[in-house]
Amino acid sequence: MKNNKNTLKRILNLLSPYKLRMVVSLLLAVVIVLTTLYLPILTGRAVDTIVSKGNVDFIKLSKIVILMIIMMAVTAVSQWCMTAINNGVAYHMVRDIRNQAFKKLMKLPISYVDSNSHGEIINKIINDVDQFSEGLLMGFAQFFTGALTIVLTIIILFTINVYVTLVVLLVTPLAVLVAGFIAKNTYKHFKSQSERRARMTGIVDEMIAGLSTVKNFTMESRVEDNFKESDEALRVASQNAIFISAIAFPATRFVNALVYAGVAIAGALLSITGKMSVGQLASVLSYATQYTKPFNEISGVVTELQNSFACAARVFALIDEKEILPDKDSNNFLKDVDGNVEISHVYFSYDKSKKLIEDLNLDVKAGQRIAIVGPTGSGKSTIINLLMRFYDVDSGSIKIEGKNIYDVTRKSIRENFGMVLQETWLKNATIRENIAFGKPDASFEEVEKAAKEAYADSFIKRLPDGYDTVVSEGGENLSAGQRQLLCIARIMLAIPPMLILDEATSSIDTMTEARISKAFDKMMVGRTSFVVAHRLSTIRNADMILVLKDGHIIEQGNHKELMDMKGFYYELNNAV
Ligand SMILES: Nc1ncnc2c1ncn2[C@@H]1O[C@H](COP(=O)(O)OP(=O)(O)OP(=O)(O)O)[C@@H](O)[C@H]1O
Repeated sequence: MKNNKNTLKRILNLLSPYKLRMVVSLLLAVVIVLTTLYLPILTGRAVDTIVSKGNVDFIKLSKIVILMIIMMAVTAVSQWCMTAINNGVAYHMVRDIRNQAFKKLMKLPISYVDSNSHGEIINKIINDVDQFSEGLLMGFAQFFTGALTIVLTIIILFTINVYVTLVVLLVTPLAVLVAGFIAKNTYKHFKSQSERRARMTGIVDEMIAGLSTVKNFTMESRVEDNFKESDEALRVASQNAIFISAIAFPATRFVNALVYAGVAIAGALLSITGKMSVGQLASVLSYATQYTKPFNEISGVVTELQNSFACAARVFALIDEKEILPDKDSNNFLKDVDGNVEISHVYFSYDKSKKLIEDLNLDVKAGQRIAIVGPTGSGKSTIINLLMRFYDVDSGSIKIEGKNIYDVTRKSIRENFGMVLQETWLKNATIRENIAFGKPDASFEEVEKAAKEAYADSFIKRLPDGYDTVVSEGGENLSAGQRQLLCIARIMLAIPPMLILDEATSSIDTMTEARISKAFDKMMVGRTSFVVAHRLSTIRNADMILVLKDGHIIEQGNHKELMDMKGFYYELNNAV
């Protein structure tokens, strides 16, 4: 309940820039309700002009009919304007909230993206935002007009006849009870439906991303089972939600019939005793139908609104996620970096109950080449995550050029590192734009020079559109090796003083691999480099090799020293 209130408060905040439009929309809703409710009065008056055969006041009747047509036209135009305004506000709101959510994504720690399904995050930003705004405005408009119709109908009925009004009021508690029951139950079920739908998006997204792996392991049937399970869960949730909506229909129809019958009988009795004209009877019967309409629609309205609230709550939860802590001092930059790095007594683990890096110490001099080797899961990538401040250490310090990396801005740390990982990231843009990603104002000559240095120029030139070739989303129209060469060219252009390289282990042909190797070597000259190394040549030429096991540096030295030690490294080498 408290959460609902909070969500409502935030929705109102979101709507506040569009206050004026909302007021106009509400005024139009009032016009619609008034003109609609005026029609039965006019109908009654029209009926009363027809007294008996040969006794019809045609002049009065035609005036009333013209007025009725005007009222209908006003209703239609107002309805159109209201829908246009509401849709306009909805689109603006979608834009605003999506911007907020996307902006937030940039400020979230990497751990959030690492530990949440990408599909679910996408679902929040795309589907939930749409459903939220659409449902909210449609539901709100209907709710408002419905409530107004109920109140005004009672008032009008009261002016026509007190007894008929009393009949309607007597049945109202039952109508409220039914509506209340539906409202209470729908939220729960629609929330669960929305969550399960998001989970399913997550599964589909994961499946598409890992399709080749799934096929490689012939895991299709297991993945399918997983999907079926989630599909079934969604079916159950949807069915529960629909079940409640389905109860609503017969229940509200029953209330309608009661109101109608009550008004008809009371009206007929009053009419034969002369306390009500035939025209008035026609009016009150029409009002009996109008009155129950909002109760009939309640299930739809509540569903819209509750679903919209559920979606809003999920989007707000993303927007409220804890951001990375701001930089300690946003004016303290890491500058004039030669590449001296000192790691002292660093402790870190992702899951605080599972120890990983413990008492890590390292002293790297400018220009040194550090190879990080070790079995999978030993913490190689973790060291890189800590150096780049993607994750913060639990204790200990990392200093670059004597400056603690926690005292300077993250941006200035990252600007000093060039990173080429196995999992290359290219954007859906031209090759030229991709290379110039870190230096958008680079001239074509600079881009070409960087590509030549990265040994990427020759393959780029062979592409049909050369440097203007558009890289597809995820870079699928390029080979893994070509993608990595582009990433190297990107770093060549930015020339940072330190490098982080993750050598590719697979899916690269020998020619390209040789090119990458040469490009890596060229890049590393004079730059402090941390290489998650898989190639023996890189490891042998390293100034220092860190042998990691279970988050600890178990051996450290150059190739010769480590071989002489005849320890874990020696065994690793012999195993190759
Ligand atoms: N984002 C994360 N959240 C939680 N645990 C993680 C995360 N990333 C890695 N781990 C865990 O931390 C440990 C070290 O992982 P890390 O990725 O540093 O190993 P690695 O040596 O780079 O392995 P590989 O050679 O397979 O890439 C592993 O047990 C891994 O499961």
